[in-house]
Amino acid sequence: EKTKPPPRLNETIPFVSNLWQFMTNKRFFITRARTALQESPVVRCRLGPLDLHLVGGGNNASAIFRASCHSDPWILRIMQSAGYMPADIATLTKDDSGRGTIPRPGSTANAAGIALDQRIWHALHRMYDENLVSTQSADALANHFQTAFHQQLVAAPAPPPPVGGGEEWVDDVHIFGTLRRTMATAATHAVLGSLILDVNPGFVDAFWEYERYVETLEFGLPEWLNRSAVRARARFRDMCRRWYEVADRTYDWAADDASDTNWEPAFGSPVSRGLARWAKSFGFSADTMGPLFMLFIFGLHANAITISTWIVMELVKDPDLFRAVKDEVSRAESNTRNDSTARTFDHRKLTSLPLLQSVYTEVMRLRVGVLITRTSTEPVTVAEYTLPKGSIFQAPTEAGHLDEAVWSTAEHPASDFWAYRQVTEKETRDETTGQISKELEFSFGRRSGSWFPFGGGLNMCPGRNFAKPEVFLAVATVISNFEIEYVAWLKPDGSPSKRPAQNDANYASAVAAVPDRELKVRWRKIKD
Ligand code: HEM
Repeated sequence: EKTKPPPRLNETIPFVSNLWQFMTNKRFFITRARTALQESPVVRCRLGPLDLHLVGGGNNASAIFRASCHSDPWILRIMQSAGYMPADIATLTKDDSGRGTIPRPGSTANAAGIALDQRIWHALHRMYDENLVSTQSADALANHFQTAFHQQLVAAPAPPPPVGGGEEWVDDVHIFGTLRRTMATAATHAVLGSLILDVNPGFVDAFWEYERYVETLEFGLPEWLNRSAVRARARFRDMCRRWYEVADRTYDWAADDASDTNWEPAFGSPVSRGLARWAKSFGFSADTMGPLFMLFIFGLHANAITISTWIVMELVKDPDLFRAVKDEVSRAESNTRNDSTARTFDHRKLTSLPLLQSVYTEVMRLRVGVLITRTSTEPVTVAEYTLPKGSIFQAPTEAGHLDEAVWSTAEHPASDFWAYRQVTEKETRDETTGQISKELEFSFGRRSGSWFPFGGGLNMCPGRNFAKPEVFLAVATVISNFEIEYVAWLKPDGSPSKRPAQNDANYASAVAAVPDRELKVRWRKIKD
């Protein structure tokens, strides 16, 4: 039995400097935390008024993914700062029974025997499981996304070629900008329907305006310090609210059937109707619907599009890798082409390709940086420390994702992008011909516990099963429908940069780091 408390992250000015550093330079703070976590599996740290326990990767992080640790108090804070009405926050706060099927021991629901469908967190969790996590729903969303993305990116007419210029080449393609516009439009269409885009001209631009401020807004800086952030959020939230009101009036709720899996224009997919139904059934006010959908749309777009961009950037940087992945994805082309020139994919085959999976794992490992935060409702043992009920834990994904002991190979330290890190070469012998062929095989091996870009446990990202095919489809569509030539890396002011993109330290991103350089290419559609 250990009674000694975990060591503390030292502070130059006690009680103040860690918070200050966290707010002004989150990456640097996390690097310090990660270094301290190499020495001890748990490190105490005071962040302003909060007493936190930082937790390292591997088995230590999985200790906080158990059902007795949850992030609902943190999610409530985000909901509140996004603008949920106080009465609806109170409804959520009142239910202390958690997301699991079995109410938390000692909770009110447990004592009073409250029915499952009246437990608001559990109802949300089950709604996500049915309409977003399930294979059937992730499949439907992926298929719809592919069609819509194709229309945005490939079927859309190219600008007319310059007079006498190289026909069909589009010369000024900005990869990040293009994916932000086309993927956000397509994923919005697939998940939330077409009405939201129709009633809100400039919806996608307004989203990205808001997105860059989400992290700062969460700190609740005084509004006068943060005026443009508050304005950007209000503008996007109003768009969500305006759409919701029209959708709610248009959609035939009376004919609505909870098992309905079809897409329709007003709400789009079942998860979007499910969210609305969940909120209505707990009596949420109309004013909460704007912030509710605003946060959901943030979860939908903020990371998947950035991750897809990083993958395309890695491929363009390395022509051999580009060719290898392009070859590989051709094995996942679907038989039916939706027009004579278009390449479309079977997303299940696509997401099981070894090399592309390895690239995806690697990009997520290096580009996702999030502090997975949990509060314990029971005493929790992490490594040799047993910490009391009510402890706050933060596991920085970096502590797992950049652990040299787990990830490095003789030639490729954990800090490097190495496309082939997660594949092994397997020899197979053809029974009849006796010929030996080599094939790549994807495997996490013992590394899986140190990779948690989606978090874990009951609070794990409910979008994970759609995010993966979405990213793979976006990358495959880009690299197989266009012939792409590298032109330049661009600084934010549009001038050329001598180096490729790195994580943007000035962009307060909640999960996936944002590239600080744009990639400019020229491309033309491949016809055959
Ligand atoms: C590469 C893409 C993505 C990454 C890296 C990512 C990552 C995360 C992480 C780390 C969390 C917190 C998990 C925890 O605390 O354990 C989260 C929560 C969430 N994500 Fe994702 N996500 C991605 C894509 C998506 C997509 C496509 C959707 C929607 C379809 C989505 C919807 C959500 C929602 C709604 C939550 C909050 C759930 C709650 O109520 O607790 N995410 N995501």
